[in-house]
Parts: sequence; C-alpha cells; structure tokens
Amino acid sequence: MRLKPAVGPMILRTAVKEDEILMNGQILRVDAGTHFILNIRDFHVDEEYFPSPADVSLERYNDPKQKQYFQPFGSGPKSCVGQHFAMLEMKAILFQVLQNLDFRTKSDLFTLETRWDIANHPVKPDRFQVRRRTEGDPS
Ligand code: HEM
Repeated sequence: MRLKPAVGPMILRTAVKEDEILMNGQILRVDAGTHFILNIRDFHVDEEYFPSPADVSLERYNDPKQKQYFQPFGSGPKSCVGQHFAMLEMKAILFQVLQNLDFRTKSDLFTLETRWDIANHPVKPDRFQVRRRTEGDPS
C-alpha cells in the first residue's frame, strides 16, 4: 500500500478559492479553480517522509510523521469512503492466506515494475513459489 499503492497513484484536487501554499520553502499563490495532481507514490518513497524508503517495516507507522504521510486512500473530505471496509477485508483475507500458505518470490517489491489501470499490477507476470504451511513452521 505504500510502495505500490493499489489505487491511483494520482489524487486530483481543485482550489475552491484563491490561496497561498508553502512549497519547497516558497510561498506559491494559487488562483481559484487551479487543478492539482498529487502523486501518492512519489511522497510514499520520499526520503524526507520515509527514511530508507525501500525497507518494508511495520514499525514505520509508530512514527507520527510516517503515519501522517501514508496516504493510500487519500485524505480529507474526498478521501476513499471504502477505506475502513477495504482494510478489514484485506486483513481478513491476508490472515487466512498467510496462515495457510507460504509465498516466496525472487522479485524485489521496490523495483518490481508495475502499472496502474484501475488498480496497480505487475507489468510482467511474476513467479511465486507457493507452499502449504505445516505445524511448527516459523511464522
Ligand atoms: C485497497 C483498496 C482501496 C484503495 C487503495 C482505495 C483508494 C482510493 C483513493 C486513493 C481514492 C481517491 C481519494 C482522494 O481523492 O483523496 C478513493 C476514492 C474512493 N473510493 Fe476507494 N480505495 C479502495 C477501496 C474502496 C472500496 C472497497 C470502496 C467501496 C466499498 C471504495 C470507494 C471509493 C469511493 C466512492 C471513492 C470516491 C470518494 C469521493 O470522491 O468522495 N474504495 N479510493
């Protein structure tokens, strides 16, 4: 969801009124009606928000800054209405699948080439080795 956000990666916004925003240390004047295209993936892999961005670690989300900039569902009043349902559904499915099956792949998630149609998926089919877990396997 961070390295390969499932949906997007662009979030679109339009300024409803004239405003000023701080960008790269400079104040930028914005006219009403200005369109913004925000790339979620770009800031998900920005060193400034996510140190060592290629590393996968759940500990990241104990850090308030990384938690704030993790935006796979967008944010604000136009964010994804299905996000809580989607999180529950994904956790339930992953729990069942990972409890029973062990997946191995030679691919590196950071460099794996993917593209977005509606959802994000690998450009080339990937090869996974799948094995049924047995009792006593390391989790
Ligand atoms: C992994 C699953 C999902 C991801 C990553 C995802 C991601 C997103 C993103 C990035 C947006 C744009 C948010 C923005 O502009 O700030 C969005 C909008 C939306 N999503 Fe999802 N979504 C997911 C699942 C779902 C599900 C399960 C539903 C419905 C049950 C849903 C319904 C919607 C709707 C209706 C919007 C438009 C909200 C609006 O414009 O006010 N999404 N989603």
